[in-house]
Amino acid sequence: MAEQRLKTSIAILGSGDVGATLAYTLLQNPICSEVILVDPKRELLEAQVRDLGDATYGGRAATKIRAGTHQEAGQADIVVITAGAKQKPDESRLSLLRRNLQILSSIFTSMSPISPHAILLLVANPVDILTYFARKLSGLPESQVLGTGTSLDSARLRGILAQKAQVSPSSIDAYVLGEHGESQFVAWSNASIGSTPLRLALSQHLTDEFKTDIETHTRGAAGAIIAAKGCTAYGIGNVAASICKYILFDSRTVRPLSFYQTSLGCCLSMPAVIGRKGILRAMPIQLDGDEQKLLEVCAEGLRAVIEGAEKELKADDELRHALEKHA
Ligand SMILES: NC(=O)C1=CN([C@@H]2O[C@H](COP(=O)(O)OP(=O)(O)OC[C@H]3O[C@@H](n4cnc5c(N)ncnc54)[C@H](O)[C@@H]3O)[C@@H](O)[C@H]2O)C=CC1
Ligand SMILES: CC(=O)C(=O)O
Repeated sequence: MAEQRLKTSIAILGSGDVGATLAYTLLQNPICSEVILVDPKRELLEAQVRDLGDATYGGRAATKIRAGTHQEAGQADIVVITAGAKQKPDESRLSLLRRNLQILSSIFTSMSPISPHAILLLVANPVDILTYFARKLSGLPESQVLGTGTSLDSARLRGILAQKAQVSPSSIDAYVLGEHGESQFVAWSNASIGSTPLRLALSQHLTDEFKTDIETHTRGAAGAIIAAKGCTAYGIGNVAASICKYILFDSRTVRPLSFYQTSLGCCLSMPAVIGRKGILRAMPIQLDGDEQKLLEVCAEGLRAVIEGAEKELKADDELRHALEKHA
């Protein structure tokens, strides 16, 4: 493991709120030898690297931080893409698509040729749609391209349920699945505390009203934080750093992550086993009838967005060529 740490690098594209917070989290909990930050805003990038560097002089300094180019990022073990516009208060994640797809395409052009071993972790929104297009733009095997998806929503869900049940969040096994966005849903039928099904562990609470309240809270959590402070960063920084650790340590942890669902024709979050080669396999989950319908509605919505984007892309020569390169 020590050998592995000496040789590993994580590139973070975008040194804004999310990229810098992820970098800080990786410096505080070292899992790789080097973090490379990349951003076309040179002044911001250099300031972030200096500021983050100041956090490494306390003695541990197991991970170094430096500014880098897109070309260098393309050779890293993990490439985390936080580059892109963020939502304004009351804006949906999907409204970012056009701008962030352009940025995504330019990133792959600048990184080319990307290492065939790189694992791509998409964070920028709308994360499920960008994960779908990153598969096409990168030319990497499907298993090596994943998005943080509903990992953050699931962490938020665990937090609320833990408070209700008065147990540690780590004892809660409950997933938000589907889109990291409006059509997400909670897989209540599979939720448990320890090995006790949630319907037994929280028997007095688990009414339809209680579930709806929690779903509304989970779905709206980002909007409320963005309205007050302009971004969300700590939660996603922690989630993305954990995913990087599962990859580099080949930990084979099960998490809800966004990856290509062959039967649904889009990327969305379902439970997956994650390790050194990315998504090692999907972990089957038995949804109840209502949840299955919600999954299908969610996939239908995402497919419609993809189809709309693909039509627009046909009118955009640069993007069309980028996508056709690996078709
Ligand atoms: N998936 C999730 O759960 C979450 C996703 N996000 C998303 O992450 C993205 C970033 O959010 P923030 O960091 O708050 O935004 P930000 O605006 O603070 O930072 C974005 C950075 O990307 C940079 N950038 C633009 N083009 C680039 C390129 N070609 N290469 C490298 N960097 C480039 C910009 O210069 C900027 O510094 C947004 O799309 C936001 O919606 C944010 C929180 C949670
Ligand atoms: C911004 C965002 O996607 C989130 O915090 O969930």
